[in-house]
Amino acid sequence: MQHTRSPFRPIPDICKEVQEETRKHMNQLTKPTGSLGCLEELVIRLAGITGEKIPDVSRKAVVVMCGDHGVAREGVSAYPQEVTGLMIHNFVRGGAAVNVLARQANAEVHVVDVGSLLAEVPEGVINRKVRLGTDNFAERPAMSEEEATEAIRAGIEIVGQLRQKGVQLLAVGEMGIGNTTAGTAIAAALTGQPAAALTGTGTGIRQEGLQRKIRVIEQALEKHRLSAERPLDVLSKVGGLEIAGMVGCFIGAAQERIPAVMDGLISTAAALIAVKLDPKVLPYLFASHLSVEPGHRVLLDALGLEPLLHARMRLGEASGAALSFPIFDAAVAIAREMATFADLGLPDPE
Ligand SMILES: Cc1cc2ncn([C@H]3O[C@H](COP(=O)(O)O)[C@@H](O)[C@H]3O)c2cc1C
Ligand SMILES: O=C(O)c1cccnc1
Repeated sequence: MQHTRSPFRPIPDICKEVQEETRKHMNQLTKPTGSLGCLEELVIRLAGITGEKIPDVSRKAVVVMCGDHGVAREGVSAYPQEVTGLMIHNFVRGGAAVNVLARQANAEVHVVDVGSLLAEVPEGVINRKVRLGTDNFAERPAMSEEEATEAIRAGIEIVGQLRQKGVQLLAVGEMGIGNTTAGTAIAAALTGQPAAALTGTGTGIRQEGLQRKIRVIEQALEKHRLSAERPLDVLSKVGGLEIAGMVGCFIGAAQERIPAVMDGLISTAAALIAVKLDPKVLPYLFASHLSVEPGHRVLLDALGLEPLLHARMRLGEASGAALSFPIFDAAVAIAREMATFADLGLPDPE
């Protein structure tokens, strides 16, 4: 098997000793061993990442990567392309679903324009525009490998800056009309599953549109001769600038030892590319929810991760990831606040 050597900074190993300490601690708490299920797994994994027996993930941030897609011209979305730019304005005004969910979770929202069609990037948006939208991948590669790499670097740098500001938990999501087509094409290329089994209705296209979307993906896979062994090629041929930006966020989070929470189909497609580029990203990833998009389950299976929530959501923006944040707080509070068997005068179960 060919191993891709990451051109990016090395990613540290997780701290197995601390992880073991936390596992032991969880077994000493006044409950049957393992009975808090995902909460126990969460806090144990967070301990390994942060190197703290009782991890602190109170400072939370959401990054929304934004970009436009040439493939939207194939009629694969239920909404017009202008919605990407309108939603960028909405994000900085605080009126989108992700803003509401982030406020609930006491998380800050950072909006990044990596490649929207907006001629002027609104105030409050981080401007890392690589170019004005991708090309239509039904006709030619969405972008060059250099452009994809530039967008990846933007994601890495932004997460580095967030680390400097003290961010301890990161949700990574996106906005870009047409990007379920790109995300599904990536899923098909990386997992080898047929497009027809992975493609969903995205923003809500009807039957005819769905058939067209499947055809666009099938033809692109053939045209661009994609291979799971060449993740950067897949990303540049059928991906998107905001998807590349998210790849950078996942790599950056691992470099900085920040737990990174994936959202739905598109965010998880980016995470799988990041893992293909550098397998050491994987231990830093968390699956928040299971999207309605059929490709999402296949991507999560490829990563070997189980989602925390089954909420029938299909929005993107990091909305599902933000919704999962309170579960992280709950997991840490359990580890920090529960009494031990020793507190009750009983021996440990082990
Ligand atoms: C108002 C609105 C807000 C959104 N927020 C996220 N998306 C989501 O829908 C898009 C992907 O679906 P498709 O591939 O069908 O275009 C992305 O922009 C995604 O984040 C939205 C879509 C709309 C219309
Ligand atoms: O699963 C997702 O992330 C998703 C689904 C539909 C539309 N936008 C995003």
